[in-house]
Amino acid sequence: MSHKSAKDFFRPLAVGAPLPLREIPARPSRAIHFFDPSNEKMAAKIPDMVGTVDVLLGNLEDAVKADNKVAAREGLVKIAQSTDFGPTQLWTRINSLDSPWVLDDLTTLVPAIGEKLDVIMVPKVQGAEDIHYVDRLLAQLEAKAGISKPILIHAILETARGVANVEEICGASPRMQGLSLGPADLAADRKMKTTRVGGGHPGYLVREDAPRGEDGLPILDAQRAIFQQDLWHYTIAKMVDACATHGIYPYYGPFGDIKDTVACEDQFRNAFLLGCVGTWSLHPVQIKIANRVFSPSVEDIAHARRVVAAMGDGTGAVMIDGKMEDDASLKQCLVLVELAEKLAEIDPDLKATYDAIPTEA
Ligand SMILES: CC(=O)SCCNC(=O)CCNC(=O)[C@H](O)C(C)(C)COP(=O)(O)OP(=O)(O)OC[C@H]1O[C@@H](n2cnc3c(N)ncnc32)[C@H](O)[C@@H]1OP(=O)(O)O
Ligand SMILES: O=CC(=O)O
Ligand SMILES: [Mg+2]
Repeated sequence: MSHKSAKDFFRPLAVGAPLPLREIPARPSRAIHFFDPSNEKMAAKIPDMVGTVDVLLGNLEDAVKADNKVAAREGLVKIAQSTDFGPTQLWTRINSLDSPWVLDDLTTLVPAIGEKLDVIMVPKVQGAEDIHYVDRLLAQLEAKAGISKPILIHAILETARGVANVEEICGASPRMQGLSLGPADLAADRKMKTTRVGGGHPGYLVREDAPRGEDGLPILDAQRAIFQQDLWHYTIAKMVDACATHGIYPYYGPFGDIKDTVACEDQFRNAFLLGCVGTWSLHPVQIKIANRVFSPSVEDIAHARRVVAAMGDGTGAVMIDGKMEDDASLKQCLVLVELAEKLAEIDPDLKATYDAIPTEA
């Protein structure tokens, strides 16, 4: 595979296109809330959701009926033009690169609302070649429309080949903002034997050892604990490593069992603990869950601040509550403290909560 030379990596791909960013801004994006701009009832709610969610995403791809693709695109243009998004980011998910709609998606959206669009989510990305295609086209469209800042690209990891190529996808362009797991399409592409949109599966489990009878054989009808396993652990961990390596951001994706808010919270928390910065929200009920889960807890911030205070210049080792803390645990604490500070800048309730944490000796 040929790579661009280092000196060319940050050059615009079209004369007149904005300079690529050298660092991807760490803007809070705990929930990327999906809406169908062709659904009038849903679309009408969007202006009032500004400020309640970190990212609003006008979805043009799966979950939008084929007959509504043009209406969704036009609906998104209308909403974007007539709404002041304030602190909330505006993203879109375009149709897949092999679809009959994607070219019109890009050539319509960039001139019409390119100044307002922060990130374009590209589905079913297979390899660096898909990112290169969108990268060049965006540069041409930005140059033609006189857009002042580069629109970033977010890829969905939802094909087996995409997972195999995750490193090259992350490093394909300075526009790469992050990756989301797409468990539904990925399951289909891998021929996993599931029928769900994200989450676990009761059949994917580990069972406690059987007690043995006097004859030494397992007692098969004995009660045994079972532990459901996480179908997505491998892919999320691989995605997190690839994103961290390339200085971009990993996200969980959709959780389709909307009514099971408890399991949704578990799935989101697993992703948060593994390193993801956010997740998708498909229904308003999931925004609160995501905002809660992807914000460090009061207990973690209280502990992290104690470690930071106790560690002085950041070297050496100290004992806190019977546990050894050193440079490495300090770095973990700083991840949480810095995230809390970033979130507090845009979330006054959270700021008040963190400010109220007492300083312990
Ligand atoms: C595998 C993937 O690609 S996942 C990504 C693609 N999928 C999506 O984007 C799905 C987006 N979400 C949805 O389409 C819907 O939320 C559904 C179909 C899951 C459920 O919709 P409903 O059955 O209408 O949900 P429900 O009745 O609970 O809705 C309650 C209210 O919230 C509104 N609402 C539902 N979802 C959303 C949303 N995503 N954004 C804004 N408002 C919404 C409804 O319009 C409804 O409004 P009303 O009270 O004025 O009637
Ligand atoms: O697009 C998301 C998925 O899970 O598929
Ligand atoms: Mg998908």
